[in-house]
Amino acid sequence: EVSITKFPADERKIIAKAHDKYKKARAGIINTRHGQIHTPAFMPVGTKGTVKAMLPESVQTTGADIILGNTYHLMLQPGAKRVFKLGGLHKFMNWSKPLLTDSGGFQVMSLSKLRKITEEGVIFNSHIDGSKFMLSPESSTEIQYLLGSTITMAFDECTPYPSTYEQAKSSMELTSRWAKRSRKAFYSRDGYGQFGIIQGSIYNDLRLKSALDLIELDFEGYAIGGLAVGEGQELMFKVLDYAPDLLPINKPRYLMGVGKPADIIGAVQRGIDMFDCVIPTRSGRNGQAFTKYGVVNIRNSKYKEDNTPLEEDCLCPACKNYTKAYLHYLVKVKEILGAMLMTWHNLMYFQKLMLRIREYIAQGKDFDFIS
Ligand SMILES: O=c1[nH]cnc2cc3nc(NCCN4CCOCC4)[nH]c3cc12
Ligand SMILES: [Zn+2]
Repeated sequence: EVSITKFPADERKIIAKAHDKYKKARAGIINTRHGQIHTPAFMPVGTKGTVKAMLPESVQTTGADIILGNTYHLMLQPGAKRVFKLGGLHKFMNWSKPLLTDSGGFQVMSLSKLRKITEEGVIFNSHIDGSKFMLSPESSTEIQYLLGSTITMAFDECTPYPSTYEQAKSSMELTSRWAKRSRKAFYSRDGYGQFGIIQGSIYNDLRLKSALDLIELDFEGYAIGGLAVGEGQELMFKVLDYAPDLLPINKPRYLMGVGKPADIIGAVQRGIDMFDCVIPTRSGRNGQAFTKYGVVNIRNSKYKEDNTPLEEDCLCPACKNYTKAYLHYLVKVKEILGAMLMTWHNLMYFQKLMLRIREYIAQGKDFDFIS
């Protein structure tokens, strides 16, 4: 159940603003020290300093302007100080365009064994060798600085779904205190930025309070956290019907962890500019190809003698030079080339989707049916 809280009249108009489709969609450019990001943008996930099964130059040919790196993995191995000594993550992984690193908080909660959340931060044991670590607003911000990331994420607590109003309130308040400490620890430089992450679960007054707390800290951009955590698309869109409007209209809005093409389209229509999701890479390695005909499960035996490409007009190597029969075979026998080609195609598909969305917005056209 979504608790609707009465707002003072003037704030009500923000929340209640009629949700006319497309009016909130916007296309733009984020200028950074490492180049431009055309929005709406999709960020391929490069968890351990690599977009799995892809060369960075291949990621670049798909049209990606920016990729995401996970702080949690990199701080455990090879270690942020070592990456810094080796010239930073851009040099280490040979990616010269923008890099966004997450704060590590979300992954600590999903990956590490034994952890303890205190006001100070999160104490946890590495899932690799059990050694003890602490992530805090200060240490997370410093680690992201050592990695050399273009866009640093504030250290937040992702409020689980479902949460009671009280749970969501205290979690959001912790995130606000941590955001303040993250902002203070950030070493601001031209062309680099730090994004705050708003919480508040499905409660609109908590979302508003979270936004007000973070706007005070004047971040270069804002993420909407606490979504894509099991609430489902309908409830996610219900929050997105108003939450982006609480954020500064002239700053990037990033929806973390989203998502499938239909999720991305619906979120862009509600004013979101940036996305990241493991779906195109992870499902590619698992034999799922996104195509204009829908998702193709290449392992299905109906493809074993299918001599046609995944998509006849796709320019990716998988479609240009290979058949579904070959991809079916490679994935079945777990050949590395299968993971490479399926990943390449899916990343190309997601970037083509973003390109078409940007074009439709620029032409003022509706883009409901794309997917
Ligand atoms: O509040 C958040 N704070 C910081 N990081 C996040 C990352 C997040 N990632 C998701 N969803 C990821 C959903 N994936 C879908 C595909 O399969 C893997 C999980 N939701 C997220 C919320 C947060
Ligand atoms: Zn293709």
